[in-house]
Amino acid sequence: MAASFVPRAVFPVLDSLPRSYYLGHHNKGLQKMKTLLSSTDLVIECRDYRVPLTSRNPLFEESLSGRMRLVVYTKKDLGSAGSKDNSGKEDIIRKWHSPYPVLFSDHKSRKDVRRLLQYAKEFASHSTSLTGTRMMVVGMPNVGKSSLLNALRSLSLGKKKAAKTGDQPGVTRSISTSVKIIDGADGGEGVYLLDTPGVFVPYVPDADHMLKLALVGSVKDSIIPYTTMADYLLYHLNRIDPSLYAKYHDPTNDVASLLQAVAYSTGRLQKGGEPDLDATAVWFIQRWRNGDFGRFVLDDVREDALERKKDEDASRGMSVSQARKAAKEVIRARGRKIAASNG
Ligand SMILES: Nc1nc2c(ncn2[C@@H]2O[C@H](COP(=O)(O)OP(=O)(O)OP(=O)(O)O)[C@@H](O)[C@H]2O)c(=O)[nH]1
Repeated sequence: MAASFVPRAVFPVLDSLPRSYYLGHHNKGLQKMKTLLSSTDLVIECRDYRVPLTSRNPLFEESLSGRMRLVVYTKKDLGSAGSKDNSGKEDIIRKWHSPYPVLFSDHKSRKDVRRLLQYAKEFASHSTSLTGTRMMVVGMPNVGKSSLLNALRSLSLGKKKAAKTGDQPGVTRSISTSVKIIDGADGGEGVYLLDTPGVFVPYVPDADHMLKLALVGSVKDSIIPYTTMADYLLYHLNRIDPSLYAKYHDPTNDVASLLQAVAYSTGRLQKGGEPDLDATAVWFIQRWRNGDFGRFVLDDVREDALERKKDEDASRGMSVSQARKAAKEVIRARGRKIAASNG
């Protein structure tokens, strides 16, 4: 690292960013989940390993309480789970959720999926239901709920994909029928899992939270300018280790300069040879999401952080209808932007 390089201590405040992405199908899905709660034995709440705090959704606390819950931190492979640094974080996260159990998973790891299956089997073995054990997977958009369902079903029953997955949020838009993930023993009914649409938080307190959720893919990419997201990623890369992008540029806080260098190096050029900064920003972000520019946790995980976050959420409490209004404004603004760019 160049001796003179000083990474930014804070990311500039961007008041113009949207603070909500709570869409109609999120609300509809949540209402349906509530009606299904009485016939659900276990709620499996998925959270993204890279944002254990920012992904806290007060709507789930409010709507799904009173049911036994298993918390699964997905995409642990992208947060470098297993490193010494993270084992302390995982202990803190477990404490946050106590008495609920917590598992950390990578959907491609047979060991992790097997551990989840073991938990589900053990849970089901205490059930007396004649219609099988009913589980429901919930979580923020794009956190990996459908992938988890597919992985459980594939490992347990050797069956093909039952739920559609994708790298943008909102692939699952409604609740369909539950899918068997474990055969019943001695002719019993087994375990069924219900996939649900991702539900975004009603209101995001500040731009930093919104950028984190956008970076991990909970918000559709077109909502926040690509270069702003790339700049926010650069801010984190510099915080962790600027050599993560050493192939393209010396340590820098100037995202345009980095994107230009990447554009020339990867051939992302417009007609006339000018670097295509938007296309390069998308590529840069996608590569990070694939784990190619470092794997790390974006939130600051400390013992008291969850309590502080809860206080923050409570003090900024926003009703669902206010959240929907804010979300409609985001959609209208997006429409205006598209109309303006179409001339
Ligand atoms: N690296 C990694 N990627 C994952 C993992 N789990 C899911 N993904 C990827 O994350 C993306 C989103 O997965 P989905 O299963 O569609 O997410 P979802 O929560 O069902 O999304 P919604 O439809 O928005 O509710 C896909 O590209 C998956 O391949 C994981 O453990 N590790």
